[in-house]
Amino acid sequence: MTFVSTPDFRHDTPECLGVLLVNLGTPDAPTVPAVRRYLAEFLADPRVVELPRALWLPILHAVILRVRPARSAKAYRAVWEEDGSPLLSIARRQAAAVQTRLSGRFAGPVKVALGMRYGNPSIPAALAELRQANARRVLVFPLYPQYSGSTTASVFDAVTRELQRWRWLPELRFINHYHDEPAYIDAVVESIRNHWAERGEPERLLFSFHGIPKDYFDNGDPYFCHCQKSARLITDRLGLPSDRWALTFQSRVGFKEWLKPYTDETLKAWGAEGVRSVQVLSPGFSADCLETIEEIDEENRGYFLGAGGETFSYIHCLNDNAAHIEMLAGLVERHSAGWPEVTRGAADDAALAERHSRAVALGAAA
Ligand SMILES: C=CC1=C(C)c2cc3[nH]c(cc4nc(cc5[nH]c(cc1n2)c(C)c5CCC(=O)O)C(CCC(=O)O)=C4C)c(C)c3C=C
Ligand SMILES: [Fe+2]
Ligand SMILES: [Fe+2]
Repeated sequence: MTFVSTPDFRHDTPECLGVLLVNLGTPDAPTVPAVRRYLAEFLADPRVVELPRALWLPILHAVILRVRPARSAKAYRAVWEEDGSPLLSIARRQAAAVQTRLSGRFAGPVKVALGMRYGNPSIPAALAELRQANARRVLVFPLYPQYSGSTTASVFDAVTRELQRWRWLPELRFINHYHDEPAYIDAVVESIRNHWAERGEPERLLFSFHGIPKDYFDNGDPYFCHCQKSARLITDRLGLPSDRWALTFQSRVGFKEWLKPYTDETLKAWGAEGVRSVQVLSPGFSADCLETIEEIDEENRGYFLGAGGETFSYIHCLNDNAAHIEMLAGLVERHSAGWPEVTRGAADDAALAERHSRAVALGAAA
């Protein structure tokens, strides 16, 4: 085993706070080979598909990766933009905005890096960027408001797997979830109110979260409960009675039972029942992506209107809107509180300056 060498401690370079923002990831291109590469990495993750490897990997390679990439690539082509996959371009804008927002809020320098759990930029590449910046303290921030083993825990696996190769580890903290964070609830409420100011209130508001297999929930994954709590806090703030909103789960894959009720079935039933107007939001995604732009705003819009509904609108994810960025920056600040040389304050600043001048003097004497 050779360990990744870490730069020597540079006493004249301040230690930096590293912030690693992580989202799911997306293919490098909307082509069948690129989508196959991405799905091969994604669907081989034991956190995502909890089947015995000896059973699942042959099925994945012999069946799924021969069939699904063509279908998924077609969907990706429908959402692809000039600067690539929406998930990645939004994540890059979020990372740049959080970096700007954080500058000057800490005693020392801060470096924000973006890593994708699957595909590029990879988590090892993002950690290498933080290492180059002399980040001796790293806050890992998965951009999933609701915790799930299949997403949040998988980020932890990838980060710690990479760090197993490092000689000199940084100090590490990990944000677990923010589904009930007041600033997150406020940001979503504000985005709904802004949408209502333009389009008016719908007859029904639908919260559509990405699903997970039901047995993950039966075995203790808190995701279902986190989704319910986020939606309850948001609708309480809106003062929306329970007959005007619902929570459903989308994006199921395979033949297992997933969390219910399903988004597609609910929208078809509402259309058929005579519900005329619906607005849908997906506050479990921090950025718009294939699952919102194509699956909600295209496919599910079609189900509702096809079943008899009259108006459908989709309320965008928080993306890089100002309230979202401020919320993310605020969470970084809170979760790095108490870290020596990181938290801002006159006493910290003075202590830091003193430590640096002593370190430089010691270096010069040696
Ligand atoms: C097969 C199991 C899957 C589980 C479990 C799962 C959980 C899960 N996923 C997200 C967020 C996203 N998923 C996205 C795409 C996507 N998800 C799966 C499968 C599972 N997800 C697949 C196969 C795909 C790829 C697209 C397809 O082939 O249909 C995305 C979008 C990525 C993009 O490029 O835009 C996101 C985001 C969450 C939050 C979650 C559990 C809570
Ligand atoms: Fe997914
Ligand atoms: Fe989907």
